[in-house]
This record gives sequence, structure tokens and C-alpha cells, in this order.
Amino acid sequence: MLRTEIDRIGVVGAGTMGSGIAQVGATHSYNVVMRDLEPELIEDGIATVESSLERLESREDLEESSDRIRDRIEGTTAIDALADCDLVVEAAVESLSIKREIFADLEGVCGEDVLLATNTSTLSITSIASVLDRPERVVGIHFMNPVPIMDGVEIVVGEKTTDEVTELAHEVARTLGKTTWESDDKPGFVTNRILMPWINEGIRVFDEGVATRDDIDAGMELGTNVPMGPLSLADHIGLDICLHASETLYEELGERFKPAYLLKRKVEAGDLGKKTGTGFYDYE
Ligand SMILES: NC(=O)c1ccc[n+]([C@@H]2O[C@H](COP(=O)([O-])OP(=O)(O)OC[C@H]3O[C@@H](n4cnc5c(N)ncnc54)[C@H](O)[C@@H]3O)[C@@H](O)[C@H]2O)c1
Repeated sequence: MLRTEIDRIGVVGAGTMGSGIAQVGATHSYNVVMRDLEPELIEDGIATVESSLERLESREDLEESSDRIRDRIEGTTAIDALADCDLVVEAAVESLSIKREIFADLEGVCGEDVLLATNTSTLSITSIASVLDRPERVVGIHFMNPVPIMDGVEIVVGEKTTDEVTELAHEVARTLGKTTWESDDKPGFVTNRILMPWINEGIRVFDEGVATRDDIDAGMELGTNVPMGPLSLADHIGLDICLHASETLYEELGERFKPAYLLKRKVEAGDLGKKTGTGFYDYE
């Protein structure tokens, strides 16, 4: 039987996504236990949550005080602290070996009836779950960045994931105020499978001099009604993240997913987009 009464959510990883998931969980009245490897990483994650909540509070976008929401989040470096959680979402680094180790640890620590989710962008749910005795309770709950702002969540169904687990994943995401869609466990799922070639083509179009950077983004924004063109979106996501996702798709699906040469060169130069101050655009 799957545990469907959820009060305490475990989050593995206190980085960009983990801290966002913790914030959204606490905002929707869940108690959250957020685990990372070092106390400083937890402190950084909590600081990110605090400043985001304060911003929302100043805009009167919160239904309770930011302090009260923040107090529902407990930070820890101990995997055992996840033992009381009713559901766990893993949002650690995008590495199959690390995720497999984390899920093996979670299987040892969490109750047998607890749903275990991964926030992976491109890795196979089935491969991650393959190291477990009970892979049927593993599902993808793929939040979008920034988690507190983005309305959508992709639910990814592994080869062994049961219908009950999939349904609970949709339901929990909905209680977090999100709208869900579902994807089979095929490389890149729906979003990254379509998004990454689009971004790479935008970069190739720029590299080949078809149009200027601004005209490529304007063309796509005004011509297809997307909120951000491919070059500004790549900068926003992080060029290293785009490259990593594109390489996984290329390995799995072949030539048509080959990363753009200029994407690789910019990552090698350390120009990763907004987070480093330079990508296709310069940032203050
Ligand atoms: N950033 C995005 O735009 C985005 C969007 C959707 C999904 N994702 C996915 O979410 C996951 C996390 O991405 P991120 O951008 O938050 O990465 P990040 O680098 O910001 O954070 C990852 C965190 O995981 C921690 N970590 C590593 N091993 C750990 C372990 N064994 N136990 C606990 N914590 C551990 C790291 O110390 C780090 O703090 C990845 O799988 C990524 O593909 C990212």
C-alpha cells in the first residue's frame, strides 16, 4: 500500500531546485526536511528561500508570514532525518551514479510505503530506479525553474512505476498549486526533448549569421508568442545545464540532438549565462 496522507516532504539537495521545492512545499503547509551534504549548502538554500519569501511577502503574495512558512523547513545533512517523511523528492546534481546512490540510501531509510520522486531533467527514471528492490514507487516529478514561479510540473512514468504512484505524484503537485502533464520515461520527456533542439537551433542560427542575437529572440518571441527567445532562455537556464541536457539527448537519440558548437565553446570559456554575468547577453 502506498502512503497517501502526506504531511512531511523530504527534499534531497538544497540547490536551485531543492530550495525552490522546499519553499513551495512549506508555502502549501507541508513540513519539509531538506537535506544536502554540507551545513553551508543548507544555509545557502535556506537563505535563498528566505529572500524569495520576503520578496513575495513585500508584494502581499503570501497568505501567512514568511517566518511562519520558513519555520516549516528543517535543514539537515543526515540522510536518516528523512526517515519520517511521507514522500521524498530528490533534486541533487544531474548524475545517474549519484542519483542511484541517493535512491539506494532512501530505500534503506524511508518507509516501504513512501513515494520516492526524482526531479531529473533528462535522466531515465527507470535507470535510476533499477538499483532498488521496489522500483515501482519511483516516479519523476519534474519541477520547472524557478519553482515558486512556474506553474507547470511534468510527471514522468518509469517502466515499473505503478498507476497509484503516478496518480499520487499528480495529486501532490496539484496540492502545491501546480498544473501537471504526463510523459513516458523517454529521453528528455516532453519538455527538454522539444526545448533543447529548439535552443540549439537558435544558437546555430546565431553562429551562422542568419540574424543578430536580438533579431533571433525577437523573431521567436513576436513570431511564435513564446515569452523568451532561444538565446535569452539559454542564458536564463544556464548554458552548462543546456549543454549537459543536450549531451544526454545526443547520447540517447543520436545526431539530430547534437549540441551546437557555440554552446560548447561558451561553456568551455566559462560564460554560462545569467549566473556568470555573460552568455549570449551581458548582465549587470
Ligand atoms: N536548474 C534547473 O533549471 C533545473 C530545472 C529542472 C530540473 N532540474 C534538475 O534538478 C536537479 C537539481 O538541479 P539544480 O539546478 O538544483 O542543481 P544545484 O547544483 O543547484 O543543486 C544540487 C544540490 O544537490 C546537492 N547534492 C549533491 N549530492 C547530494 C547528495 N548525495 N545528497 C544531498 N544533496 C546532494 C549539491 O550539494 C547541491 O547543493 C537536477 O537533477 C537537475 O537536472 C534543474
